[in-house]
Amino acid sequence: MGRRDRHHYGVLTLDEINRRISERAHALGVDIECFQSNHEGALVDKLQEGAGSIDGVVINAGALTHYGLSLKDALTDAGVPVVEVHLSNIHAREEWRRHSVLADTALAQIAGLGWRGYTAALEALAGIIGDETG
Ligand SMILES: O=C1C[C@@](O)(C(=O)O)C[C@@H](O)[C@@H]1O
Repeated sequence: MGRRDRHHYGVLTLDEINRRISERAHALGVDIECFQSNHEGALVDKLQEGAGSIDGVVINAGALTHYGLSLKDALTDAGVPVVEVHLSNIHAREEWRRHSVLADTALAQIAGLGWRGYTAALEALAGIIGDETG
């Protein structure tokens, strides 16, 4: 982040995005952990390690969105609500980006809001988890 195509992904570094997410989590009274890896197995490990101690997942799976079936299984096995986030509007880009193998595992997908997609997802997920009205 910060070095990828600015038009699609914005100019903020990952640290800066994580800082904004952490600030919003603090304001919401939510405990979060931000985790990034370029390796699918590391993401799977992280989800498996979190079993029983996480209430929800906000995930941008990058290109794994389009083919990451191990990640999809791990998200399903996590058994918690998942919100899929994309910085860019994947539905307005190349044909191969429009299909997400994670989408039917997720509660919702947010695409095209840039870094604000993460805070929007966090806020919605925290609200849904903490509110029995759904
Ligand atoms: O790495 C990414 C980023 C992305 O998930 C997004 O945030 O818009 C969209 C994916 O197609 C791409 O491979």
